[in-house]
Amino acid sequence: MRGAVLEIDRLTRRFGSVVANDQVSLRVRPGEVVGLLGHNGAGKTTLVSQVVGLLRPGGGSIRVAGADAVADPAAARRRVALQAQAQAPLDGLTPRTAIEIAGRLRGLSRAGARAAARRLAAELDIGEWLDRRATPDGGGLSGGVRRLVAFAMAAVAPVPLVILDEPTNDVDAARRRLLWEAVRRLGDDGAGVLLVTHNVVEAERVVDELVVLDHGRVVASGSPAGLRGTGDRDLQLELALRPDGTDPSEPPAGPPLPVTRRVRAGRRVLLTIGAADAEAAVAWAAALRDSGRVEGYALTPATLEDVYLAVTAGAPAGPAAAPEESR
Ligand SMILES: Nc1ncnc2c1ncn2[C@@H]1O[C@H](COP(=O)(O)OP(=O)(O)OP(=O)(O)O)[C@@H](O)[C@H]1O
Repeated sequence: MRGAVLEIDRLTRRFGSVVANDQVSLRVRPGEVVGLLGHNGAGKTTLVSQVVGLLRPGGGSIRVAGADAVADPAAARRRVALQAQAQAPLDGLTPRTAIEIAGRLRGLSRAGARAAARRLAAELDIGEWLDRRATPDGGGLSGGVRRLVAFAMAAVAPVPLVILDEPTNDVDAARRRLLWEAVRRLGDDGAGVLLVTHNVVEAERVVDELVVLDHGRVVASGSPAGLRGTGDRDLQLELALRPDGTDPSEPPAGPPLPVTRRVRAGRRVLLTIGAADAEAAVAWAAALRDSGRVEGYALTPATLEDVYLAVTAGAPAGPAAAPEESR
């Protein structure tokens, strides 16, 4: 196996009494997209800030493509391209200029940077704004376009490690899809990618591995299939509860079929079931809806959302785990 481009071991960082990162360990290998998931305040940005040398760890180690990021943050920084969570400062620049400058700073020739900017603009479908100037009052370019330009600036030249902190914020649904494809392409081209996101359902389609942080600690990690712990043919039955929150899937009445996992998130209940029980599940859910006991239902392929909600709500993601509420 090739060496990891990011190796984090027992990373710990406190802010006063808050332990923002608590003995976090993770690896990103070349060609791999690793999703870092967690609720607001879970410690994701704190971890990224330490990798790029903006914060000093309290303990533990970080290596970026062989460089010790704690002892020599500048060397580590040269091996990383970061799309930060905060919007990139583009004021006075056009997307074309901003992407080309980022490419030149990363060692591309003038012609190479120009070609890369054109290619990324086509890949992300932002060509119509390529020569529009961003103004300091936030005008000229929308928040979503600014976010896509920031991604292009991080993706413009080959680099061992790319870190993307919430790259899909503000981006419309069609371009979000293009962005996810571009993230996957970065990995397929050989970069290691650390993808920080809240969006577990969309991220699970492009990531090879996921690491879930909860209050600074790693509470789950592994491949999407491994974390789901379910067969490829498993399904997810979602019930939309009525405003009074009465949940007809609660034991002992529950559904008349085996349920691998049951998670409640606000007025939604997610039930993981086997494909063989699809017909019985639809009949049961349709009867609930027709009698007004739920507002609606949907049957889809199983996703990681229920696992994520279960582990971050402090309950084991096991059979019929039923944490009361997501945050
Ligand atoms: N500079 C700071 N000073 C004090 N506390 C901080 C500082 N930066 C982060 N924290 C605290 O550390 C914890 C982790 O914050 P962090 O920003 O890393 O979370 P996050 O997972 O990136 O959240 P979000 O998804 O909202 O961006 C939070 O409790 C936060 O309040």
